[in-house]
Amino acid sequence: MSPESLPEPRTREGRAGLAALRAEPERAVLAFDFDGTLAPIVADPRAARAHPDAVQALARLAPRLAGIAVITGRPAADAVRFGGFEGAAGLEGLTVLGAYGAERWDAADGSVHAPEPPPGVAAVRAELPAVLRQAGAPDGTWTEDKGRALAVHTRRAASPDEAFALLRAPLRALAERHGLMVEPGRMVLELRPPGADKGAALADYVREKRAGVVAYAGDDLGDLPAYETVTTLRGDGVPGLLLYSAPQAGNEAVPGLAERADVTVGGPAGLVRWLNGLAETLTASR
Ligand SMILES: O=P(O)(O)OC[C@H]1O[C@H](O[C@H]2O[C@H](CO)[C@@H](O)[C@H](O)[C@H]2O)[C@H](O)[C@@H](O)[C@@H]1O
Repeated sequence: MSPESLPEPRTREGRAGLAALRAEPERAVLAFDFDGTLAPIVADPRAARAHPDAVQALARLAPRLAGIAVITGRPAADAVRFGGFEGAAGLEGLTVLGAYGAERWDAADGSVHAPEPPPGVAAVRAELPAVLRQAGAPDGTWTEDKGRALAVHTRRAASPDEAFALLRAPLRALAERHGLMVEPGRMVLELRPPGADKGAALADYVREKRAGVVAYAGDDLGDLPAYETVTTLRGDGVPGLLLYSAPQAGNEAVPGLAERADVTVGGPAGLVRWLNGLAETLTASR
């Protein structure tokens, strides 16, 4: 293992988190965001796929850990499909928590638990085209219907940032009229029901696995609640590690994550290197 593949965390808490993870992996939960963390950012959200070596890297670690979860804003079924997680050898214990934790898929039985969306989602779906038209949404604006949420993407507009800024207020007003919230992300404004977030999803998963160590990797604003959960757990004496998946060349960075993270990896490829580095140190210390 080269030091590059498993760098020293830059904070004291992070170093304690990594030390605990290496000392007692069987008590550890590892959780990952999907887009931007396990899967490279691409222009068309339907074309996103996990890094080609991600499943194998996770599968190397899984037998040594208390649990691995993917916690994503995607519907659970989409993340399973785009991740290539179904039937993956070594990932029979994987859990995917979709829609910020409102949905769940377990590899153990292949079941998806996805509660009915609240009625506000149907109302927003019906009104959204007119709201976008009235707001002057530029060409390239694209709506992803996620079942229990609608995500308006601006990445393919000529000026993605300007389109994002233009649409923010009208979309927030639409969401609020129907009891939804706007979840901002990387060139996306998602109108979704409140009541779920990645922080609560991670805390529940850690409790379920009775884990005594936790690591979380993310890249976007929706990951901040999970960062917060790791921070809270650390305060309660549970060692934790925060990883930040930095944007690939030419892609935007999101404020608030890099500063808080203990370890920065270079996007999904860097995360795969880190996972393989961890797997090697665990094997070496067995
Ligand atoms: O929680 P995540 O797994 O990170 O999901 C967040 C959103 O990811 C997707 O959008 C992002 O990735 C797209 C594909 O690379 C990219 O085109 C887009 O600009 C990004 O915002 C997904 O489409 C959304 O539904 C997720 O909420």
